[in-house]
Amino acid sequence: KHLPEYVAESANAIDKEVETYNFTSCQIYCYGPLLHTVQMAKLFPDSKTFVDMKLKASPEKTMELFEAFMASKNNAPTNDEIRKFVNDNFGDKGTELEVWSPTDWVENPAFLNLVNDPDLKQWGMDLNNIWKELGRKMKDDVHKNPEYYSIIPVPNPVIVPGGRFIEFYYWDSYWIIRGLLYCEMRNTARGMIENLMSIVQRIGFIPNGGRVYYWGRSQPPLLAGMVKSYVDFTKDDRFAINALEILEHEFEYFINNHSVQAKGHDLAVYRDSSKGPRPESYSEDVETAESFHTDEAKEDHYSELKSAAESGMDFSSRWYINENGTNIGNLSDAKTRSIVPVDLNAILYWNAKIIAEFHAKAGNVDKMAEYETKAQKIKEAIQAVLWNEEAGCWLDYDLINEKPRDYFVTSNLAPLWVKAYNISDTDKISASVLSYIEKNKLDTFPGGVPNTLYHTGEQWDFPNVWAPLQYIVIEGLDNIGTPEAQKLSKSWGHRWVKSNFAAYRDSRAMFEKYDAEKFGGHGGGGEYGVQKGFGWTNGVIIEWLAKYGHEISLSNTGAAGPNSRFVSLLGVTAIALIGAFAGRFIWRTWFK
Ligand SMILES: OC[C@H]1O[C@H](O[C@H]2O[C@H](CO)[C@@H](O)[C@H](O)[C@H]2O)[C@H](O)[C@@H](O)[C@@H]1O
Repeated sequence: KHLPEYVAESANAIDKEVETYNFTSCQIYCYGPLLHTVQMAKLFPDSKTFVDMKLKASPEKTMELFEAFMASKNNAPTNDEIRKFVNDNFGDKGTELEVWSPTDWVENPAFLNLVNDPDLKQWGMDLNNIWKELGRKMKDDVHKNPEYYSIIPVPNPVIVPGGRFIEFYYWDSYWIIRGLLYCEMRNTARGMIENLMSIVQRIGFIPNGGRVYYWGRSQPPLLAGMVKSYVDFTKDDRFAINALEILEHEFEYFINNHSVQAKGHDLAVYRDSSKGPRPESYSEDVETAESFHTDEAKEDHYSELKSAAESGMDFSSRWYINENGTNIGNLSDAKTRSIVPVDLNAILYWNAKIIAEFHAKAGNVDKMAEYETKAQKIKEAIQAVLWNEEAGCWLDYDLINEKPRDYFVTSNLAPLWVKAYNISDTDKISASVLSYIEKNKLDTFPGGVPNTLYHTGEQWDFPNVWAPLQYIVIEGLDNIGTPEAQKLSKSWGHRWVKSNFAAYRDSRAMFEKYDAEKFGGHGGGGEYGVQKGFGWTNGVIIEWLAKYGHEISLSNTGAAGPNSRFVSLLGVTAIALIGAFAGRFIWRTWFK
């Protein structure tokens, strides 16, 4: 059976690098003929299932068995034969993990005292309970025999997003950790941060998620933000100082591996460094690559898709550049590596600022100045290339057509969140951004600010709304500090809490994404069904219950308790009955 060139090629090219990371199991889970054969047989409804299964023998032995199996089937096994091979050689997915109840969990964290409405308070308690369902610990065997698994061993237990996501995810962890801190689970939060730091020490950067098959891509670099959150909560400056070496390393990794030149400035793009289709969505990627006719073009397409996954926004029209230079299109128009993203550069600016702040804590003035200078350079580049005077907002920049991309995406507002602008321009920026929001009618959606305004069916497009970006936008408007921006921020914050509550009240679930068009509606689209759990959603709500809980009341909002609709129905029926009786009485008394 003909295997595409990239299967063999990627195995050779990547092996050397992976060896240094000691991900021996990559030959099974990241690339190569076994992965190709099994994933193209589409044995499971969700392609991620296979790459999360445990090996029964070592990777080398499994490859030997696979080669013998293929030879015995003339390199053309049927799907049933492939299924049997998988059953014989792999164990169930997820068996490497145990559900773990966090040891620092407390029943009534103090943030609950800040919540007035009894239904919201109960919800806060429910969310605090959900941490126990999302806790996972690796079994000892993972540490003893890591090559039998796709999971990346880490020393401490983690809180996972939930649903199909049973391992840590890099940027999700930022909002999870903040939620844990509000729930007073400092040890769990610190353990998760230390896991990520240990990964930087071992492999140089933090992959997209805790599996070897994510090894060629990262996610928005929020480790420094996590350490800062921990230190702001605990005042543990020593932790900040000890983290410095790793934070600098991660920052330099991002800059060195993602940099581009735009209008004479150094900026960063999302850019994956592996080969082949995404292992966890292998056949899906092979199928979208069918419209490309050479191995090279297919390989480029895979890179664009994995780079989009690195952005965390997989997938979205945000990454499309069609031949006319617009965002109209589909996945085959993904050109992620040619789009300078506002959020990534704002986050890198924030990284440099945090590192400078921690050096100041350590009393290291030279290093502080060095990182302040790096931050200022990124800020200048953001101002020169990404700020758009006409639009009144920051816009992603298209390197192919050398022009700004004037499409709304929530991440356009990311600089507000991390203050990546000249503070002396605050009033002007606030006014511009507010009119940008009005022009794009962003205040008209009952279920939150949609990620984009273009409906493509991809999960990071209209009408989906995601907690992390809702957080970035709403906290950004609060951070800029003008009364008008703060007013809008508060109204959107309240709306998000009430809308998430309505969804929870109706389904008893917290969702990965929501629906901008429906108050209380969950999101959909993309390549897998909407997931429940859900780490970052819960983290954002817990933080906002602490922030707004004293002033939100559910009465008269449509988000009141489970019986609100029933109560209103009862009310209408009662008024109708009273009206009917009164009518009859008047009729009898006056007209008969
Ligand atoms: O399997 C498909 C994709 O799934 C992940 O992406 C989505 O879930 C992540 C966990 O919540 C989240 O971090 C990401 O923003 C979501 O789009 C995974 O991260 C992708 O790499 C993967 O291809």
